[in-house]
Amino acid sequence: MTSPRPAVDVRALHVRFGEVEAVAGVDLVAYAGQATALLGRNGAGKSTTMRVLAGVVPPTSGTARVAGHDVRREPLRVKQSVGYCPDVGGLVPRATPWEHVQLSARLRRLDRTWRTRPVGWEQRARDLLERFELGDVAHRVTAGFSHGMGRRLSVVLAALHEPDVLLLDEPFDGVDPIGVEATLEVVADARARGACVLVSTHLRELAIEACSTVTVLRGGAQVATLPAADMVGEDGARAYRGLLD
Ligand SMILES: Nc1ncnc2c1ncn2[C@@H]1O[C@H](COP(=O)(O)OP(=O)(O)OP(=O)(O)O)[C@@H](O)[C@H]1O
Repeated sequence: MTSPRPAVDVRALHVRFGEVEAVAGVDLVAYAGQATALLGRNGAGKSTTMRVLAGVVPPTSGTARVAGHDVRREPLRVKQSVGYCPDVGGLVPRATPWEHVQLSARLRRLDRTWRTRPVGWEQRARDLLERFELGDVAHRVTAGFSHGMGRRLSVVLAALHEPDVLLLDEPFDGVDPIGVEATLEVVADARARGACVLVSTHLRELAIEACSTVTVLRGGAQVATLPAADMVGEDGARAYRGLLD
């Protein structure tokens, strides 16, 4: 039997911005139905790695394939395959959450591709907004949103079209317990339908709750990939600290 093709396949990834080597040798393989956490301190290279996987930043060297597509040669295909919650930005201040989901649905032609599904994209969007307690503000412009509300909407937009690869960069940052719970549900649902999920965070406890595998980055380089279970409890916290120093 041949082994399944990875949904995310990163080899010797390097990303340089002028003098700064943001990513300096990351290898990452992740499969459908699996959730992987990217853990590490500020500036470790997590967001840059996620941007490469989202098709937003090209690698300086090395390769990255997402859903079978090479990020350098097929960035559009990559963008079509992923749902990406960036660490910052991505929202239009003068648009409401409902206008954001409408725009996303139009860009991805969900009215056509979701026509034969038992639940249409509008119902899914409404359900997601309710789950993230954004139903009451669905028609309010996002300019006045708190940081946590913006984070929650960004997760909704990443998950809306049920992408093959779900990339959540700091989805828990400044988010209240209801939002954390809803995000954990989104990750679990995505895994259950066979998506590959990557979650970038510096919150060890939430990483191990959401994910089965953890990759730790330090100074742009990968220092360990291990089962999330190895990071649990006080021993896990000690092991994690040891990897950060
Ligand atoms: N566009 C850019 N131009 C110059 N340097 C950059 C750029 N993007 C990232 N960097 C640098 O690359 C390094 C890695 O940044 P990155 O945002 O990937 O880290 P991170 O692990 O996501 O950090 P955090 O947890 O603070 O979000 C940092 O030193 C950062 O300053």
